[in-house]
Amino acid sequence: MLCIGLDVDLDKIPKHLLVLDDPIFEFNKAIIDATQAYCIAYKPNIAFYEAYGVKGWKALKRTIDYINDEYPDQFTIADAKRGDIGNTSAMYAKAFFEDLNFDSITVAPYMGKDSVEPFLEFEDKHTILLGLTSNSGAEDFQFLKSDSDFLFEKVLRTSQTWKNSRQLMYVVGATKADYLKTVRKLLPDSFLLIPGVGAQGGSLEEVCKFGLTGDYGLLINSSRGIIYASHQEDFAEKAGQKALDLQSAMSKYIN
Ligand SMILES: O=c1ccn([C@@H]2O[C@H](COP(=O)(O)O)[C@@H](O)[C@H]2O)c(=O)[nH]1
Repeated sequence: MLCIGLDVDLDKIPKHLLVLDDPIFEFNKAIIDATQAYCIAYKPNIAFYEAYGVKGWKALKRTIDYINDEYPDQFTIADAKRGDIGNTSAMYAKAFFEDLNFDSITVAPYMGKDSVEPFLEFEDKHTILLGLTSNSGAEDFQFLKSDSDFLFEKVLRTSQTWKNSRQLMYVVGATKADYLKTVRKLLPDSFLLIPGVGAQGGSLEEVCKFGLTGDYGLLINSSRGIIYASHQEDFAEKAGQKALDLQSAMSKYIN
């Protein structure tokens, strides 16, 4: 169930990599090689690449190509949180699904059906809708009541009526594990992407207790907790160890 977040910050990676031509890619490559045996997905958060301009975008492209070429069974998630009027969303979908060849993308549901459908038109790809996010600001809007539903419940319920909704997955933060029972009532079979264990303090035990289905149905993400396990030359080895530890902890909840 482990998904590893590739959120590369040049201020946090080991200093010896900074002299290389493409330190972001070299860091990712070493992390991927050391962790791929323990995870089923990689999630680069696009902000961490956009922040470095052309250099960052090139490193993102090299990273996704590397995963697709070397480890084609790994599921890839562009954590881009896009969504706009239809023709603009269609361009986002083209960028992430066709040009970069990600398997999936995170999308914000705020602009509604026509902003999400262009992503769903790619029938061999997945759209991961922000359901209930892990941050404290989730309280501002996602828990507002609409009829008897919280707004986030309305998003889950309504999105299931959209064309090609079988391709939808949902983000539910590990810090909101209390609500996973409610989420599972609405979405008994959907895959959930769960960020927020580790650095944000979400409980793996609660996530597994309330979120697991017969097919497991969870992708549990950790970014900083794995990729910055060490800031020294042994960073990849230490990341591999952290990934193994988390995978072993998860396996205790699987029959
Ligand atoms: O609700 C959300 C949605 C996305 N994220 C993203 O997941 C990772 C979490 O990183 P950690 O270092 O493991 O905390 C990061 O890319 C977030 O932007 C989220 O945390 N919560």
